[in-house]
Amino acid sequence: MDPRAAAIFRERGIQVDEKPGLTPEEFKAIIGDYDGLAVRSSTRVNAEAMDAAIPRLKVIGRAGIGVDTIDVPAATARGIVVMNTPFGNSITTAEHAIAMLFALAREIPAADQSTQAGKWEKNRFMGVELSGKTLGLIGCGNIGSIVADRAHGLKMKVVAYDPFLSPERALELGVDKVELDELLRRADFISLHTPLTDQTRGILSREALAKTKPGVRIVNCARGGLIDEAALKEGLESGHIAGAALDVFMQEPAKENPLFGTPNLICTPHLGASTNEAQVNVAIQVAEQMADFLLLGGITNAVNMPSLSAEEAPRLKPYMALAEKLGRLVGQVAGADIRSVAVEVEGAAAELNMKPITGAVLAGLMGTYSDTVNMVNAPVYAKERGLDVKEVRHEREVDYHTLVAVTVGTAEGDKRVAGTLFGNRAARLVDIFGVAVEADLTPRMIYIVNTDAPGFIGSLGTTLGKAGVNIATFNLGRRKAGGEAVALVAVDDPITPELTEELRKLPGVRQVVPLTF
Ligand SMILES: NC(=O)C1=CN([C@@H]2O[C@H](COP(=O)(O)OP(=O)(O)OC[C@H]3O[C@@H](n4cnc5c(N)ncnc54)[C@H](O)[C@@H]3O)[C@@H](O)[C@H]2O)C=CC1
Ligand SMILES: O=C(O)CCC(=O)C(=O)O
Repeated sequence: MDPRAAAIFRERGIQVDEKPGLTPEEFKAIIGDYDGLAVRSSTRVNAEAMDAAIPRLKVIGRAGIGVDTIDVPAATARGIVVMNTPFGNSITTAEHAIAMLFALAREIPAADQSTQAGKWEKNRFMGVELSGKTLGLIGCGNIGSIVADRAHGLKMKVVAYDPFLSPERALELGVDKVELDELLRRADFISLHTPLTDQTRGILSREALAKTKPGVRIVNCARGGLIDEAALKEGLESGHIAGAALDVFMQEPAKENPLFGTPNLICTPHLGASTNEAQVNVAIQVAEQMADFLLLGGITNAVNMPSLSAEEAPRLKPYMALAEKLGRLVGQVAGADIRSVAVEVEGAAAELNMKPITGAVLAGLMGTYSDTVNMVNAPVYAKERGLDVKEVRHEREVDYHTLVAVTVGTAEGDKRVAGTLFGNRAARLVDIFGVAVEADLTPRMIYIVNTDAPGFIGSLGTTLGKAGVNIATFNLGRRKAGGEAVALVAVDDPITPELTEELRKLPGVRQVVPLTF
């Protein structure tokens, strides 16, 4: 990685160790001491590596685009953010693809070798022009679009197969959006620019290659698994495929490959992103993004979390703390049978990016069931549990300048808690299941529902006192005089299961839940 990455981390006060070439064992032995891991494409980060890295590792930064070398679902499940740098090397990679087109069209590597061997084989190397030919792009995102632009400059006609390319964008790029079969039938040159996913793996399969135009030339500067290498070899040997230029291979590093030595094959060792400019770009970007996350909570270009700019992060931080506490409160009190969650924001909160607030509610709520939940994996846990999550932004006039409310749907009906920020900083609960209260949510609390009756507070205080539990603050609310009342008691000492049982036996008590925040 370009040394500028390390320089940026250091400038921002983050200690950096550069450890190229570690064995998996060496890696696992040390990775537990780091908050962040920055990698290029040759470092594979699998679930086992992550297990050695948690609980400390918070972020993996990929100085590049493809994250197929990182087990993203495993990172998400372990609460680790994965970030990439989606634009820093795209021009460079597109230029490599164009260089490969020229190299194929004019057989430059073979001509170079022959010339330097003193053969002067002027008649052997008869090329083809790019001008007027049809280029088929499989994948037309950032890199594919740049390739299309450059190909237009070379007077090529460009067709693209990309299910996610909108007709408007295709028009803007001047490419014909076509189905894969049509592309295979029409293209004189094919260039691949998709990520490697379950849908794209083997997209140029044996069957697909058989449908290509005789004499087609193929460029792959995306990922190795996209082409069936054995079928490509046969196509090159039979002459149906006039040439192939590969920067990427099914197995990398590709020190041996059955394709090597096949006629009209050009290979480079995954050099797509290897220019000074691209490496400086991605190194700077990955270091800035990781530092923003580790120091400020800003999230840019994460592939497993919504974005949160470094400017927004400080404003959202107190809201996320409030949201997490509300989620935790409702998770502890409402029981396990939660089927849906609605997060509502009103007043100043309604002007903010809601995703991190919802993420924090889910982290608090799901954190009731698992110690390893955080903002990254909470939405996945929620989905796995079949929770229906809804976000509501109210524009109405409200009593509080800012309000976050969480309603959970349970078998016994909806249950809602709401909180505000006091002085724009401190989280304060203002409503618990329809009872107005004013309570700070402190590390140890007890939630008690009882029938409003004289003498209850005295007996509660006496029981806690006898158990050696000091009361820090006491907050009360009730639906009506003599009706259901709620007490939120902040305490300095732990509440044991025995004490909880004793409290449940006090006259008029309906529910006791020890809470932790
Ligand atoms: N050789 C090298 O050194 C480099 C290789 N790459 C590879 O290039 C790939 C593309 O990069 P970008 O253009 O920046 O990504 P991108 O995300 O901007 O574009 C990928 C495009 O592929 C399309 N796509 C997804 N599934 C598809 C499918 N089943 N069929 C057809 N199209 C599909 C998407 O809709 C998207 O438009 C990266 O994922 C990476 O693997 C990237 C940089 C350097
Ligand atoms: O880091 C590299 O050189 C590989 C770049 C790449 O493949 C990517 O960014 O996806």
